[in-house]
Amino acid sequence: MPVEEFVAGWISGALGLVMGYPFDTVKVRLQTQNTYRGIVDCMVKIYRHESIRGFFKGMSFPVASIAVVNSVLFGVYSNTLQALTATSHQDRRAQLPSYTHIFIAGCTGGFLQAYSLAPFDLIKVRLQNQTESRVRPGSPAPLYRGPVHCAATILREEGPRGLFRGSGALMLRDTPTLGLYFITYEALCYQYTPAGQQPSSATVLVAGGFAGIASWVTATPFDVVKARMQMGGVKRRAYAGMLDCVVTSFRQEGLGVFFRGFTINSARAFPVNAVTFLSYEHLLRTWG
Ligand SMILES: C[N+](C)(C)CCCC[C@H](N)C(=O)O
Repeated sequence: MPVEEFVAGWISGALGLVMGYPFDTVKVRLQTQNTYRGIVDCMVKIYRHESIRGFFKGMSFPVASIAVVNSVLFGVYSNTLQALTATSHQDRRAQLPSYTHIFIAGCTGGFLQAYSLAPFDLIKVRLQNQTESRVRPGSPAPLYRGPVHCAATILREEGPRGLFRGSGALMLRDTPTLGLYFITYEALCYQYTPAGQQPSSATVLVAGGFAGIASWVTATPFDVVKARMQMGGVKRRAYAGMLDCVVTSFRQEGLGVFFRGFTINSARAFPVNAVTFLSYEHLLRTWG
């Protein structure tokens, strides 16, 4: 089993993650709190109350953990495709595998990444949602002091299953949309690369960027449900299940609630995934 895909997936995931982190914090806040009027208002308030550090709350932890999850995604995708088509990463450039195979491999990667991501993503969302200012003396102490304290508190107060809150919604968010992610990426690379050659850096950047947008646009409704379920049990009552979350959110806030974070998800997706795919391809080429 080729392991370089896992390593390349990890490094490229870390680079993409840092690139998109400030967007991600704004998104999580907009999806789960009702105090902001929009993207700009949210950014201004974060900056005023929490300084630039507010945008990077809880980042060290995702860099070490969520980046590893990206390695699960890319490693499983590539190895599943290899098992299905008997071609390696390099051969696939000459002969594009069928879209069905790409989709199946992407969904498999997406499904497995969702479960490895669940506890880490939950901790990230909880930390990002702490609005207390660390720079102002005298302001109330946040509920969680950091990732380890957050994990320990959840385990104590909500049990081990608490760490997997929202994981069903996360799985529904990631499985089909990561199939779509790889289809978009491979199809665009294939389209704009002369037969038999490797795609240029510009092609990889653009194809990666659009792959990110395509998958985030389709993932947003489940992303909202997931974030709300993950926050359940903190300050508000926990939802009884995914359906309860969908119905309650819809009744109280209308259909638009499922598209919260849509603009920011799409804006974040381009640079993050352009950088992810470029570094991924580059690393594999250097090693291969
Ligand atoms: C499937 N869904 C769109 C939800 C996630 C796609 C993940 C791709 C990349 N790690 C990123 O953070 O953009």
